[in-house]
Amino acid sequence: MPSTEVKKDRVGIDCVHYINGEYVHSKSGETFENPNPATEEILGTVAVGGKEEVDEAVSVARKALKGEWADMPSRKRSNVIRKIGDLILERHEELATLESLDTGKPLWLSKSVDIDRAANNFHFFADYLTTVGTETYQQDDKAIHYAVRKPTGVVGLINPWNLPLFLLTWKLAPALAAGNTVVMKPSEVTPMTATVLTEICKEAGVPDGVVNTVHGFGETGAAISSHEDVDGIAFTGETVTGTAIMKAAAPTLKKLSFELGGKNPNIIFADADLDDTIETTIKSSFINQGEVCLCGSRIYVERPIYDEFVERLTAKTKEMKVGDPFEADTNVGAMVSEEHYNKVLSYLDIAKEEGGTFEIGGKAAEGFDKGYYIEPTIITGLGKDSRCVQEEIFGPVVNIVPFDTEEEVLEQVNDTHYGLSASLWTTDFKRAHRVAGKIETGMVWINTWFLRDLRTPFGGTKHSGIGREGGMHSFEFYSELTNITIKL
Ligand SMILES: NC(=O)c1ccc[n+]([C@@H]2O[C@H](COP(=O)([O-])OP(=O)(O)OC[C@H]3O[C@@H](n4cnc5c(N)ncnc54)[C@H](O)[C@@H]3O)[C@@H](O)[C@H]2O)c1
Ligand SMILES: O=C/C=C/C=C(\O)C(=O)O
Repeated sequence: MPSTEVKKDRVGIDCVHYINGEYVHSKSGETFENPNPATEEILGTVAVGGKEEVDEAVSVARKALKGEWADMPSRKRSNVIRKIGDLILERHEELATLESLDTGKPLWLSKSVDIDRAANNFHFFADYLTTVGTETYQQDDKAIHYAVRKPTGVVGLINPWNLPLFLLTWKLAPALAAGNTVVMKPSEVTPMTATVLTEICKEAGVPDGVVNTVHGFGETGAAISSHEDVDGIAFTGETVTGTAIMKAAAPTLKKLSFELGGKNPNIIFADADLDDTIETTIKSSFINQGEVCLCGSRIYVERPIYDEFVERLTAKTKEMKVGDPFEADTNVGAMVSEEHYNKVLSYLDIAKEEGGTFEIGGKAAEGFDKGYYIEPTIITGLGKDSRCVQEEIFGPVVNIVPFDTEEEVLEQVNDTHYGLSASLWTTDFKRAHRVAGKIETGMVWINTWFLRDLRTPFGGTKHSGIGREGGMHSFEFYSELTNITIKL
């Protein structure tokens, strides 16, 4: 059993697998070290799960689909799920600390976004499950047709590092609500909060075998994706990983839910409320070090306000503090890993080569002996085919472009393989509605960004995803319908 007590000196935890209600090491004994990206200190070790651990986890998850979990009345299952949310709130400080140690994100952000939302994911689906219904049709005097809902089965949940507990629980809560059993694979970069979560699940009354975690790298995820006894994979991560998972899952025809990368546009018309726009654009550009799939990294500004917008956004960016995630006034923490830090810096070199101008930033932040800090960066002057405009950087880097007409901006906005989200700014609601309908993304926010209601369809089009999460949409993925017809 790992110690999940977070020490005052901010030491992390060792992460081992959780299978059939027990914390277990890998049979191979293989582990790797988990570094704190803000200090480069080692937070603990992480077990590497192989085929043996995945097989064991899938086998116990399959068995747990029957018996206590299947027989649990929905009201009781709802109470267990609600209790997980309650216990997350009880351990709020500890979980937020672990999340910031693992990711490098500011502690205030872990508290106000990641951990609050993780609890809310369980509270929301605890309520949702008690109201969800199915279809019934009466066909004249011939027949009655009705559908009954069953769990999808054993579901693999494969997760990224940017919002570790938030995104893992966004899958786990509906999976449990619909009666599934799961094998989770947290990101190897951020394994700590997932390790604590299973302890919480046990305390809340989730029967052994229902929730299992196997740690490891991509190979561990691949072993889950290709496993013949796994019925579905819910994956959030890079588009190219989604392609690999789809291939691995094809021979066993699994159900797939994909939340993938983005290259999201912000479109700002000259009539927008500029104070409001700038304030939100700072968030959509740099919150969580720009490591949010929804961050707006391509900013299109109508020409009459272009100069003023660039000047004001740059001035606001200058006020941002890059620093220790545990200092209350830090706006931008450390990038999540050395590898990702180098990737983002390589795009800043590409921007230079492609003739871009850095209005601010453009390099590693100064004054840090250790850790992976990058200055919030605003680029102008890049062409539409620039790699920095077309490829997902996933860092505190945005590109601003002027536009003259609606048609022109829509052409540029849609000129991408990605299709996750967009943020559109105008006080003309006819235009807002018209333009929003022509943007090729799964979500459009008008005069706001990342404003969430957990009932709404969340997800991307094109290379940004397959399927939607949220309310009924999550339930559709995590359940199978059997239609029953009674001849009258
Ligand atoms: N659309 C969304 O809702 C959303 C949300 C958050 C992040 N993202 C995307 O996630 C990416 C950042 O996260 P990341 O770098 O952790 O993504 P990633 O694809 O590198 O890794 C995600 C997970 O997949 C696992 N994995 C890697 N190779 C695998 C394979 N071959 N088979 C099975 N599993 C494998 C990893 O170990 C990890 O657990 C960005 O592209 C971002 O846009 C999307
Ligand atoms: O980084 C990606 C953010 C994803 C957010 C959600 O999945 C959500 O708000 O439900």
